[in-house]
Amino acid sequence: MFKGICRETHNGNMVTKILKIPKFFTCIRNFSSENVLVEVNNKTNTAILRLSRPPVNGLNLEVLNEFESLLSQLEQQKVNGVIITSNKEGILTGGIDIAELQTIDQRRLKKYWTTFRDTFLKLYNTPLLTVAVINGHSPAGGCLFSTACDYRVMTRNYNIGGNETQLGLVAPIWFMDRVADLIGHRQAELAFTQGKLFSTDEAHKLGLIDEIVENTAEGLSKAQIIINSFANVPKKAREISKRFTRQQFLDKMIRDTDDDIRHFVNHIGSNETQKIIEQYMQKLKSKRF
Ligand SMILES: CC/C=C\CC/C=C/CC(=O)SCCNC(=O)CCNC(=O)[C@H](O)C(C)(C)COP(=O)(O)OP(=O)(O)OC[C@H]1O[C@@H](n2cnc3c(N)ncnc32)[C@H](O)[C@@H]1OP(=O)(O)O
Repeated sequence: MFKGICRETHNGNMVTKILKIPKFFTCIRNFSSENVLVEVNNKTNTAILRLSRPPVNGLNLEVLNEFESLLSQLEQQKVNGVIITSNKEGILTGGIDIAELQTIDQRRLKKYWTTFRDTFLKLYNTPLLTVAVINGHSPAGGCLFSTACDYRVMTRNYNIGGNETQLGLVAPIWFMDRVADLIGHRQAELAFTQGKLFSTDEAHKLGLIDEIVENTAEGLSKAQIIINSFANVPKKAREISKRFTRQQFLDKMIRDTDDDIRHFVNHIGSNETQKIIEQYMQKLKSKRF
């Protein structure tokens, strides 16, 4: 049995009823937050988590907190898999909401970066099966979060990669490590020193993504096929294997926490970087990049 919630008016008062829904009854249960929509298909027990923060799904503090909390809820519900995608075809996410970086308030920067790291770690470390359906551009933070998933499919004609260097910023070392895990050290070195955004085809050739699809619908059904392909794999063994293959990266990232946060606060909070960010925002707004 699943439990569902139903709200209805009774003699003018709003009452909440807990409904028992038989397992064989296929329906969708939603429990979205403000910027992240979640629907769980009761038949497949698979969740689709859609970023939904116009205009570009910028990763501000609220989106990160909501994402982390929803993922925790899905872990508790023991869903069979989570598909991460965008509600807006054309943009998975524009990465970090640059407004979050436009401050020299060290406490604010520290809070943001701690949350950003924690959210990434939550996704990277979750025992759940995760598939990114990259249905649009995915620069910087968008690319990073997709590398945390177990599998990536991407629609044609978009860009993905770490463009930080092009902005005059330096991507975190653990982003570089994660990309190097997927495409090899040499290609990662070239990509990050150039601030390169790859086309879908280039990303596929390098192994930054696993498969190309034509549109979101095909991406979602491909993701479901990937999740189904694990149906006969013993769950505990899969989870431990995932943990073992990721442990080394995880240990390093956690060991370097203080240095990484200190570096971020000093780098972003410097007047020099603030000028660079301000100029980039102006370019972005006037579409001169
Ligand atoms: C130790 C570590 C130290 C440092 C780490 C620093 C790490 C940084 C990681 C990041 O994620 S930095 C962010 C990098 N992201 C980008 O450079 C993306 C920039 N955006 C784009 O390339 C494009 O906007 C797009 C491809 C995502 C979408 O293109 P399009 O559909 O043509 O939309 P617009 O360009 O017109 O954008 C609409 C609207 O949104 C604003 N905007 C876009 N991206 C961001 C963003 N990341 N943050 C805040 N705002 C953004 C853009 O300015 C437009 O605003 P208007 O007011 O002009 O409508």
